[in-house]
Amino acid sequence: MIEAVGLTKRYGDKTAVYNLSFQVRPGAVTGFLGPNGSGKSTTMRMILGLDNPTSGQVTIGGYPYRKLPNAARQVGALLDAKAVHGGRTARNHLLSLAQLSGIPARRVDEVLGVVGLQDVASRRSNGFSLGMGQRLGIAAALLGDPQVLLFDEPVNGLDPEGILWVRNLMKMLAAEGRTVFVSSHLMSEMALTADHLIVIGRGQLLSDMSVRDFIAANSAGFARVRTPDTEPQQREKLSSALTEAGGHVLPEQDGALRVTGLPMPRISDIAHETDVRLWELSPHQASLEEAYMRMTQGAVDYRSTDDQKAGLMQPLPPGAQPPVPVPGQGQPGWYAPPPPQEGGQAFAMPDPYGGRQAPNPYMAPGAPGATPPNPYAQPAPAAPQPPAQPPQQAPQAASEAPAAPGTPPAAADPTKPEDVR
Ligand SMILES: Nc1ncnc2c1ncn2[C@@H]1O[C@H](COP(=O)(O)OP(=O)(O)OP(=O)(O)O)[C@@H](O)[C@H]1O
Repeated sequence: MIEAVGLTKRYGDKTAVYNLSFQVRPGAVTGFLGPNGSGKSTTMRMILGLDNPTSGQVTIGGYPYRKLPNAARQVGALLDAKAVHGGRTARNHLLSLAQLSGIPARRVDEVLGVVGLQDVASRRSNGFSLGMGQRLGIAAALLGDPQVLLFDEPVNGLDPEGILWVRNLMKMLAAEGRTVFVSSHLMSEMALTADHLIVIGRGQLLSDMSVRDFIAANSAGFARVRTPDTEPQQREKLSSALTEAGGHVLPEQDGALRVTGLPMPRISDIAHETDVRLWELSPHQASLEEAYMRMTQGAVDYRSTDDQKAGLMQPLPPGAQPPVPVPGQGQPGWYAPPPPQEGGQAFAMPDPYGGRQAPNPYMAPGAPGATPPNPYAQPAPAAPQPPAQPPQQAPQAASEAPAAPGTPPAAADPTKPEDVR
């Protein structure tokens, strides 16, 4: 298990990571999400002992990386696939890594086979494509047959077959009980690969929950309602009636209406009462991408001036009032239906909290109701902050401690080196 407690990193005036506390548990793929520059790579570098925290700490199996016995066999990582001596062949690159870590040479050909580079093993890596370089980086991460794996954007540059392969590899590694921590900007891929998500924005924790809970907590269900395209007055009539009945009605780009705040049977009844024919009345649940965009929209540092978020956020119709904004979040002039805990659910959606109020995903790990401290507004304290939000699971340092030499690995795994069994 990886555990960060009050992790903070400053580069001069720049606070890259602030008071981050989380756990990454074995047996699951944990996605690490955040906008560009939010601190994901910095966090991964601190996990791997490549950068020192300004305050706080991060451990793997209870040890800081640099104190981990035989770290190369405990932890494998892909941080920067280009960080390779380009003049070396793929095999020699892996061989040199293996020799440095006391990993048997035969393991090199095993991992070359696992990542599909066996036929180009004798080629110099400076002639590799982006995707081939990614595969070589993944091979290096697997070399020591580690229990803990970190991958920074592993599918970057991979073709669809390669993306599917990485997805299956991550799931397989997690199914073997390993800790798999993977950053990505590809939401559709994360939705298919990850079990759990840790989301950060401007270096601070925004969310730590399962993919399913994340979507449920950050997206409101809505109904798409469509009246006959040939009769625009019907649309206006229905829109007024739904608004009068307490619904939130927004036009979709294709002419349909997006309705929140009213259950589907009520929408149907209102259409019937106002004598409006419907061509469509369908329930919708936001995707992980939409939920993610909602959560991080206030924590994006780099945004195109031309960004309309077409299809994800709807511009406010003239005269319409936006919902009450979450403090510090949201873009003026843009509206997406409020998350369930704020605006109520239009339909019966999965309720991961059993009727209790969902935790506020915008809340930093602080006292209940506390506003996240903003390192951009005020200087952060020099001393590490104790994590005000206790870890959801007790540390498992003992069970996660580095394996004793000779610990037999699971059987029938092509990624296992024979010599370490
Ligand atoms: N060595 C450094 N010196 C100064 N600032 C740095 C350094 N490394 C990172 N930063 C800054 O810290 C912030 C976080 O960067 P980081 O690379 O961790 O973000 P990221 O979430 O990995 O971004 P991306 O998704 O674009 O890869 C950025 O503002 C970055 O400019």
